[in-house]
Amino acid sequence: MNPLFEPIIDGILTDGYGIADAFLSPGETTALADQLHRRKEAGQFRSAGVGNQQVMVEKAIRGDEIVWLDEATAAPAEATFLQRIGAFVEYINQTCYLGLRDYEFHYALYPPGTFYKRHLDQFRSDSRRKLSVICYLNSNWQPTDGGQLALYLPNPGGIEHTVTVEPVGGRLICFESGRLEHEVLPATRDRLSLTGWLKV
Ligand SMILES: O=C(O)CCC(=O)C(=O)O
Ligand SMILES: [Fe+2]
Repeated sequence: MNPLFEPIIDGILTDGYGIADAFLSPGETTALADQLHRRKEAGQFRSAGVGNQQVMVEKAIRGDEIVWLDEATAAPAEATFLQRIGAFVEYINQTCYLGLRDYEFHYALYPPGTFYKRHLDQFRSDSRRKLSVICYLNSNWQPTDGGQLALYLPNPGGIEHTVTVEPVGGRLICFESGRLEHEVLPATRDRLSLTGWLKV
């Protein structure tokens, strides 16, 4: 049993989502946030798109800016992060037989007032996304800063249950991409994260 990964999988199976509050150490979180800011200053961020090819920029749906991580050009902090995700994928495959074969991650920066309206991560033509993973890079996040992730838990035959998660630095959240609708609420300060998908 892996003490870091097992509770995440357990959460997905029992509650529909799994959380690890210390997926990244404070030092790793800061290093990744610094790297995000470096990439921002280097002009690498682009407005995120919506839809299959992510070609349409629609600020009424989502207002974040993103940069995709590339293993080949990853800074040391990014390589460490991707290695841990690789180990997580391996562990999931050994324990849940999901047959994951690939993963993709991007930084996301939500400037103050921006949001991502309620959505599902699995596009009709991209059913390869099995699990959504978000890792937050915010230091000293307060509930009054906003920016919660709202999860809409389906309840067949009953009333939908909403859970909100604070985007606290070092925290990872994971859920089934094709199953759980969710929403990013507006924040009063920059909201930083690494978001990705584990794919078959
Ligand atoms: O940052 C979050 O909490 C969620 C981001 C999200 O839903 C997405 O990028 O698809
Ligand atoms: Fe999403």
